[in-house]
Amino acid sequence: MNILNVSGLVKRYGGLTATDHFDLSVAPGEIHAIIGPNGAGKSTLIGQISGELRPDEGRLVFEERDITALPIGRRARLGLARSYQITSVLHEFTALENVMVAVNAQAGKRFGCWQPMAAAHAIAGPALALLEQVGLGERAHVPVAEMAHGEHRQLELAMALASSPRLLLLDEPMAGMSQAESAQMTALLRTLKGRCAIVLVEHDMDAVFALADRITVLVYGRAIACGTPAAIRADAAVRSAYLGEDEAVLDAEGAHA
Ligand SMILES: Nc1ncnc2c1ncn2[C@@H]1O[C@H](COP(=O)(O)OP(=O)(O)OP(=O)(O)O)[C@@H](O)[C@H]1O
Repeated sequence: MNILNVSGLVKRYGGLTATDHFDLSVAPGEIHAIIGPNGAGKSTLIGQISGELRPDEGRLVFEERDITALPIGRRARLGLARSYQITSVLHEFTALENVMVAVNAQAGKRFGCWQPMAAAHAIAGPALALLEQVGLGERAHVPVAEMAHGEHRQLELAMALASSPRLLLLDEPMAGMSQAESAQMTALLRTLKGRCAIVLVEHDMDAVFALADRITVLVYGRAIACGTPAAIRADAAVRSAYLGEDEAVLDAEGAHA
């Protein structure tokens, strides 16, 4: 059974079809990367899976439940989470405090405002464990404003993991990272492999080819290929789609992994 099935998805912006009869299946625990040239419709697609955007046509089924009409919060509660953007993080607060807010959002039903101390104790432990998991255990008490860009992305991941998602949507987690930070994030995402399924939109081909079980290639809103990294790298239609942009990305070092 797939954890996610997307069928016949269409999203139009006026005369532009940004998602064009798109199908996707994601197996439990799979890392499924979505790649494609600039403007191919990757963010539009992630937005529709997370619930930020409503499709014009098509159907989204998560764990056999039709979620097409469900708002973002309901999807998140079902176990489908999108990584937070650091812009929604409280910069003057520490990493730990931010993750505590995310953990508290999950524990909201269990801890009422009439027992704030009990709630704080109960959420600090899980929040610290999440920070340790993403490699920020030593940085727990550092204000977010003082952290490096790569650490912000690690923090976003810890906050997304607070809901124990079974499907995590990551939109360009390596964006703006140095090569070293990107390699660190790749190693971190590898530790999540099998624990939850991941739909990964990413331009960093080293990361994509090192992590993905399957890759779907999007061009003008349509999936032109879907397969293992080796199959995608050898696919003639994929190579020609990247011609003129940066075909060399398909031959990146990590693409041989
Ligand atoms: N709100 C919008 N209104 C109109 N057109 C839009 C809107 N959002 C995106 N588009 C257009 O839809 C197409 C797909 O955009 P999208 O951002 O989803 O692509 P992308 O693959 O994520 O691009 P990139 O790799 O550059 O981030 C583009 O042509 C874009 O200009």
